[in-house]
This record gives sequence, C-alpha cells and structure tokens, in this order.
Amino acid sequence: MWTMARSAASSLRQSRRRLSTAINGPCIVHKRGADILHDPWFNKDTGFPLTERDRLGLRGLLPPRVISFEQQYARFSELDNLSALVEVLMDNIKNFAPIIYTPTVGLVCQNYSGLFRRPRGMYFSAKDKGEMMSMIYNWPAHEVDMIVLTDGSRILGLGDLGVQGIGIPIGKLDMYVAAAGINPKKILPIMLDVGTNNQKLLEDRLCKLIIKLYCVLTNVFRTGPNNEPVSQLATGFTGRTDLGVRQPRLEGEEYLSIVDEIMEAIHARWPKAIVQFEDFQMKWAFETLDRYRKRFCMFNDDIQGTAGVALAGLLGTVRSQGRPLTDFANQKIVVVGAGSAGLGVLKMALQAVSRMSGPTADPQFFLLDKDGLITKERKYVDPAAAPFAKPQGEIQGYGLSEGSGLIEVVKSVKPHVLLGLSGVGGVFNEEVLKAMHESDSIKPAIFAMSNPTENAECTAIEAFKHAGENIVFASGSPFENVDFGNGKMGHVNQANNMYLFPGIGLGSLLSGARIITDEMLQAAAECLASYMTDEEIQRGVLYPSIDIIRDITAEVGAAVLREAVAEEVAEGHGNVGIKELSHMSKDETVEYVKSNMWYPIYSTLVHEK
Ligand SMILES: NC(=O)c1ccc[n+]([C@@H]2O[C@H](COP(=O)([O-])OP(=O)(O)OC[C@H]3O[C@@H](n4cnc5c(N)ncnc54)[C@H](O)[C@@H]3O)[C@@H](O)[C@H]2O)c1
Ligand SMILES: O=C(O)C[C@H](O)C(=O)O
Ligand SMILES: [Mg+2]
Repeated sequence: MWTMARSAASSLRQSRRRLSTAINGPCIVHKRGADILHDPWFNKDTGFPLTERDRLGLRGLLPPRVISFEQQYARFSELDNLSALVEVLMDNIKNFAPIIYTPTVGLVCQNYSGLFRRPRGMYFSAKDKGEMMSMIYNWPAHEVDMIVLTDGSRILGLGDLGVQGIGIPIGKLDMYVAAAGINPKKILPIMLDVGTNNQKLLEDRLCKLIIKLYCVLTNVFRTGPNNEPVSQLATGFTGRTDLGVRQPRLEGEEYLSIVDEIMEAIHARWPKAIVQFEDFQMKWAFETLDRYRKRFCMFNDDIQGTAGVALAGLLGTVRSQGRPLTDFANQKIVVVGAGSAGLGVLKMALQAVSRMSGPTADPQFFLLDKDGLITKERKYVDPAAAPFAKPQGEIQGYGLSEGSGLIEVVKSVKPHVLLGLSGVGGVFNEEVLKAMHESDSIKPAIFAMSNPTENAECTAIEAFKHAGENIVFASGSPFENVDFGNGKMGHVNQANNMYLFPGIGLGSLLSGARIITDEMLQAAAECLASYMTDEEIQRGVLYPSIDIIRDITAEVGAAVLREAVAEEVAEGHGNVGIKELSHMSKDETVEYVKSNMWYPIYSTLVHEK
C-alpha cells in the first residue's frame, strides 16, 4: 500500500516536473563553483549532473556520485536531507504547515532576534525616509510577484513584536510557494520597522545598553548573578540582541508618510506586484486598506482573507443545520473581538445578508470587545465597529445592556454561532461553552479563531467536552480531531485565512488586476464555501483538507481572476491579454491558473558572466 502510494506520488512529481521544465526553461546563473553551492536558489547538492559540474566549475567540490532528485527526495523523508525541501513541503503540507506557518511561526517571531542568523526579506525603518525609492533596488531579484508587508504591531495574538514580526511575512510567503506555486525567487517579505510600543522589548533593549555601557566603563565585576560573564549578560539578557529601531512607534502623519513612501517605491519598481498587508494593529489595518486599495493592487489579509474564510465556514454551519443558505440572515452570531479580524468578518457577513435579504435585512449579530457587548450607548465606538453597535431597544428583550459580559450574552441570546477573534486564550471557558448547550441551533457552532494555539478562545477538547458532541468546531490554529471514546470522532476544522490568501494573491496576479475589489473577495469566499458536499457538511467538515491546498488555490484563484475580468479591473498578465482571459471558460481558467504554478525542479543551469 505504502509502496503504491509512493510510486503514485513519484509519477505525479515526474509529470509536474515535465510541465515545470516547459514553463521554467534553463536558468541563467552569474556565479561559478563554490558560490553556486552556497546559493540556495541554484544549489542542487549532489544532484548536479556531471556535464553541469564541468560547465560550472563544480567538479571535485562534490562527492562524485550523482544522486537524482527522486533519490534526494527519498533521502529527505528518511534521512533529513534538506535538498528537496519544497517538494517535500508540498507533498506533506498538512504536516509541515504547522511548522513553517501557524502556530510555530509565532514562537519564531517571539525569539526572532535571538535566532537571527542571516537576513531574509527587506527592512525599511523610520531612518530610511527619503531613501526608499533607491533602497528598493537593492533587492537582487528583477521580478517580484508577491509581497507581504508588516509593521509588526499585532503579531497573531502575541501583540507588538516590533521588528521580530518579520517571521510572519516569511511564513505567509512560504505558504504562497507551497499553496499557490509562486516562484520563491519572486516573493519578498518586508518589515517596516517604525519602532515598538512593547515596553518589555524597549526595556530589554535599554537594560542591555546600560549593562554594555557598564561593562565597558568599569570592567570591575566580571560575573553576573549566575556566575555568567557580564559581557554575556549584556548581549543575552533576554536571549535577544537588539535588531529593532529603539524608539516608540511612529504615529499619525509621520507613520503614514513612511507607509506611503514604501508603497510608492514598490509600485515604481514592480507595478504589477501584489501587496498583502499582514498583522497591522487595527487602526492602521483599516486606515491603510482605505488609503491604498483604490490605488494599488493590495489587500489586508487579517480583515479580508479572514472574513472570506469565516463566511465560508458560517455558510457551512447553516447547511449543517439542514437549512437553506438564505437562512443565514436569521442566524444569531456572537462575535468576540472587535478588532481588524472580527470587524472584517462582520462586514462581509453583513454584505452576504444584504445580498440574500435585501438592504432592509436585520441581521442578528452581537459584537463584544474587552469591555463587553458594544451598544450605541458606548461613549466611544470605533467607526468600523459603529454599524454593529446594538441599539438599546434591540437588546432590552434579551435583558442585556451596554457592556454585558460574554456569559450573560450567550445565556440570553442562545446564539447559533459563537465566534472568537479576541486573541485571548481560554475566554470561552467551561461556563460559556456549557451555555452553548442551550443554543437555538440543532448544531451549535464554535469558532475559536485566535492564534497561535495558546491564544485560541478554547481548545477542541474543551469545546466538545463542555458544549456537546453535536457541535461544529473550528479553530485558527490546528488541533487534532477529538476521539469521543464511543467509536465517534469530533472533527476539527482549521478556520485560517491560509485557505484564501494564496488564491486571492494568485488570481489577482494572473488577471493583472489594477485593484482588488470586494466582489473578487466575495467570489473567493463563495468558491471555498461551495467546495464541500452535503455529506461532508453533515459530518461537521466545513473546509476541504489542507492536503489539496494547491487545488483549492487554483479554484479560488480562478474565481478571483474571472471576477476581476467581469469587473473590468483585469489588465492581463505576461503574454495573456485581457481578451484571452475573457474568452476562457471556467474550466479553462482553472487550467490556466494551474499551468502558471511553479514546481520545484532542477532547471539546467547556464553560466553567464
Ligand atoms: N484564524 C484566522 O485566520 C485569523 C485571522 C486574523 C486574525 N486572527 C486572530 O484573531 C486575533 C485578533 O486579531 P485582530 O487583528 O482582530 O486583533 P485586534 O487587536 O485588532 O482586536 C482584538 C479585539 O479583541 C478584543 N478583546 C480583547 N480582550 C477581550 C476579551 N477578554 N473579551 C472580548 N474581547 C476582547 C479587543 O477589545 C479587540 O477588539 C489574533 O489572535 C489573531 O491571531 C485569526
Ligand atoms: O497567521 C495566521 O495564522 C492567521 C492570521 O493571519 C493571524 O493573524 O492570526
Ligand atoms: Mg495575520
């Protein structure tokens, strides 16, 4: 069985490689000898054929036996050889996603400065004002298709991590390579280091400076409290070294002028690149989205990608109750967390309800933040949250008022769905989950979408244990399915924007879209929602398996592309013009998207001085 599976996977890889060779062609390299072996883009390790070793001055620098890609791949699985990393990643995405992406990427960010060995991506800081237009040309790749940009101000549910947040764009772009087949040479992670308001980081930096200064000036005490050399204390005070700009975050116009400058610089060099904004604190997430979405081809993944994935899941929960999709307008949904993600979800859900029931629709959405239920009585409500603040008249019947707590809200509303995007681990406690027993739904849904794992509103085990075995459960970070011990299992869905952002990016790129519209995002969400069969939905399975992420991305990408064409924002990509795109059938569009995906192959290397 295992051998059969392996040989099927191997022939799949070979046919992919044939396809990719046709797309990729030979590759020009401007280096020779050991320089090639030290360059991950070109290094094939023991896979260089003898003729290539001769041409590139590699003869004698490698063990003589040539190991084929297939053999290297097998060695990686068995012997931890890294040579066929991307292929292995793609073939085992379910196992590797939690390592290159959420939740491990959170841990990496928290320890990034200490782990730093060599740079990946570009860094722009407040000190680079006026220089960005020239700095952008320091990036060695001539072509860039996908950029993920962060300012590190809200990294997952971990808060402001300053420059250390660069791990997030890197993780997202690794997913672009694995899930969307974006050529890894054409991705660019960008960190905008405008300081940090994380007092601990600022204090750590200050402490280390003081200790360093102390060491230099006195040279008296040679050991610290645990007998470590004082010099070690200075650099390793918290296991970090200073990598970020040492200042509080820029604010207001000063901040925006920096973001303006980087956006102009990106656009000047790569006018067709797609820019994904990631993990910006709420005020800048909304402000920058409004500011740039009509001028550049960009989107905010936390607001828009998350909304699409959540909406697809919410529509699935309606189907799981055996009700028609139009019943979505009658679902009582309690959203916990009124930040960029929670508000993005509600905004898209509201659009869906309006489409189904017309502009007079009266959705049953309840929104809570750290101060409880948000109502019109609240002294200050963020403009983005204002449409969801409940009028007193609407909640009186429930016995609720401004600031009512989560448990009160769940007990009196008896929601169909309880959805968390608060970043607060465990906020769906036993009492809250037990209250979901009284839900008005025959299949109550619990979405604990905050990341990483410790920040999830509850675990999968807690949800099924306290809220009952008949619930539908989804979480942002992966959890194992839950064994009920009675021969039945509780299915865990991963409601994470990774199901959509690769397709949104790829579809926008291949359409040559000028901008990314709400309708393109809606097409992405509907495509994901329509993926599931009734039988799967009945079993509580709301999303397809991550194992087939490339197929999902191809379908989502095609839906986005077709919508871009329909809305006349597409301008074509490469040799494929708008006319050809508009004549493609649905299936042809999916094929077109698939044929543009990059696969890891060893191209023939041709040296050029
Ligand atoms: N699963 C996904 O695909 C996905 C996507 C985006 C964001 N997220 C996660 O969602 C979380 C929030 O992201 P964000 O960008 O909206 O953050 P944010 O900081 O903009 O918003 C957090 C919100 O939670 C509220 N909150 C804090 N404590 C609370 C409490 N005890 N009870 C109720 N509300 C509380 C805050 O008042 C705020 O409104 C993060 O953990 C992030 O990782 C998940
Ligand atoms: O990064 C993720 O896993 C999802 C999301 O973008 C988040 O910010 O939590
Ligand atoms: Mg994010």
